[in-house]
Amino acid sequence: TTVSVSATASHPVPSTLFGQMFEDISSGDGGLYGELLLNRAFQLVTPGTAAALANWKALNSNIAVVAETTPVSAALPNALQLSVPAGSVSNVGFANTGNSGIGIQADTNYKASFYYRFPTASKFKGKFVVSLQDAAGTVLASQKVSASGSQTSWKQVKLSLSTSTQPGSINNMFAITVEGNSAAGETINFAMLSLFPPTFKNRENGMRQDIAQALADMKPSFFRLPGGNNLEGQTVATRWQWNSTIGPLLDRPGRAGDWGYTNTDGLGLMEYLNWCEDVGMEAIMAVWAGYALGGTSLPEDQLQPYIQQAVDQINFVIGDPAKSAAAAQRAALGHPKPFPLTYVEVGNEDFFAAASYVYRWKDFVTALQAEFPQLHFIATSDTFSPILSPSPTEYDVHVYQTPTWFAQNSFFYDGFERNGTKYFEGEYAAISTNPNNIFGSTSQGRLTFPTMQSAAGEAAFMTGLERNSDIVFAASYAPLLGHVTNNQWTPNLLAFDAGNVYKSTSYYVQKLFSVNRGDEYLPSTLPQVTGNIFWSVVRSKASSDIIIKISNVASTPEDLTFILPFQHVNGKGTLQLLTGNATASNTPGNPNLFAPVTSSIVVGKTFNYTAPAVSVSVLTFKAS
Ligand SMILES: [NH3+][C@H]1C[C@H](O)[C@@H](O)[C@@H]1CO
Repeated sequence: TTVSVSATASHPVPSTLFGQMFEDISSGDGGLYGELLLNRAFQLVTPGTAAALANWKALNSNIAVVAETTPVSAALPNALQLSVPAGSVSNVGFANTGNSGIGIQADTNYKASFYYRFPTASKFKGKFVVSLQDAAGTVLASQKVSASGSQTSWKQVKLSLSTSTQPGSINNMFAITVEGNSAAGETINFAMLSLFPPTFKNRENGMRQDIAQALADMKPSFFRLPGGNNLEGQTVATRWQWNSTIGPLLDRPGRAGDWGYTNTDGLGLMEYLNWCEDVGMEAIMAVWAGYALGGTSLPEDQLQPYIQQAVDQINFVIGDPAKSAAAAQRAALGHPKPFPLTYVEVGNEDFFAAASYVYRWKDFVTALQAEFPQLHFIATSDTFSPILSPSPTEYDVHVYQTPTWFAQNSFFYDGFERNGTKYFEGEYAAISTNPNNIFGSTSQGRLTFPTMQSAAGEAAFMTGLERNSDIVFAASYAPLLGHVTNNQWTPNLLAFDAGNVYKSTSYYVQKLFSVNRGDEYLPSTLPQVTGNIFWSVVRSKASSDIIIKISNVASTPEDLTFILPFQHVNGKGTLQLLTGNATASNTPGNPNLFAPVTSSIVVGKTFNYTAPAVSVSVLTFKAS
């Protein structure tokens, strides 16, 4: 195959082209959000039930979740009640086992905090032992703190737990105990317990460092939040509400997320925005738009309060503290300056409720555009169907398909009319090898982890996104992140457990495209639409780098001859190559089976390159 490259760019590659889509789908609590305890505040649980004690276990004691008579806060009505049996002599108490474990590193300071009170005054004088323990009960770190039975009002304890050794596994736990003899017969209530590791950029209430770093390494330009399904709520009442996710953790009630578990909302709007700032990306923020996943569309005459809530949400991000109460809250939380914001997505996948979207879109966007004329509003129904007014300037397009579909649809946008409308390929991933049952189970072809084949298919599709980046302004794989086993969806770009993050073939492809994105597109000989070899050529003007991305989805190598138009071509190029067994994956058992290999290659005004079977290649060299 011969590829002739033009020296004249057809269009700039938008700086927003590559980014990340995020929602809490076994990815926020217990994942990216730094809190290491699960069910830390007994939010939305039913007191007295075993389920209320999820992630907690008694240590030689009786524990139960109770509805507090004097709750630690209005938002957190429940507490864990420790009853020390009479005659106790050993250490008694309780422990939290995290998200199938707690990853503990050596020589690290963990911040523990909790509230306690004695519901009935007693003469107890003793000490709580707060500790990190491994699976065998070996103490990894511990601190003692004095406690008195006269403490009948809530008192917060904050302390640092410093480790010295690395435990042998992630099966560690956070424990609070009292010496049995001194506490026999005592009843003590605990609330809002928390354990944080050091966080990304040391942000208070911030992100877990290893996952955060893996995400930051992709150099994403945007972060779509807070969903996805998890924006919507199964009911109107359980939708995501920005104002319930900001301020002191004691004031955040949490909500029934859309993926079957309670969201603490400790990862709230301010944490999201600080995270975007720390990584250098801009939020693509969604506002709830009147449809709940259980099927409710609000009638048009009931939209106003929700439109106002969206106005306030946007003002929290970009408003003037002197003019908007919501913006004043942002300032009070330490960020008087507005955050950058260009795009607001109106709802999520409203093709599920297209009929009502016609008026929901109209009423939300008419009001929001009046308030924020500088913003772009992204529609989430099918493109131009139904016809919406005002006519959307951007649409969010989602596709989950097979690796073959992606390889055969890299020209998906080539045929789109250039009428000013821009597209956000907001969710895409090859998730199954079964074209007749894309969303089925693993036994029906669903992928647990991305494979080399799925990543190569996505890469082929992404060469098309680059070629069409005159109308595709942003693209993100979804879902971004998921626990290896406690998850609601596979595959995910990154998988993690309590102590590790696992980078997939697709993660490396997303990173290769994002880190080597260039800023203008150089037209070249078009690949065959239904061929097996796909490429895109971009230039980084500042560095004079030419970057050629190639995906070969065939099980045989493909010879390419590149004919370049440049006067000067620096013969020493760099190759970053990701290749291997088509149906294999990086897995927790074999996390580094795949990784890009960097080597030098010889290029020239005309040069040959053989793309290995099932491979993604990035060739970089200087030319002018
Ligand atoms: N069904 C997908 C579409 C929705 O927007 C996401 O929440 C889901 C997982 O990425």
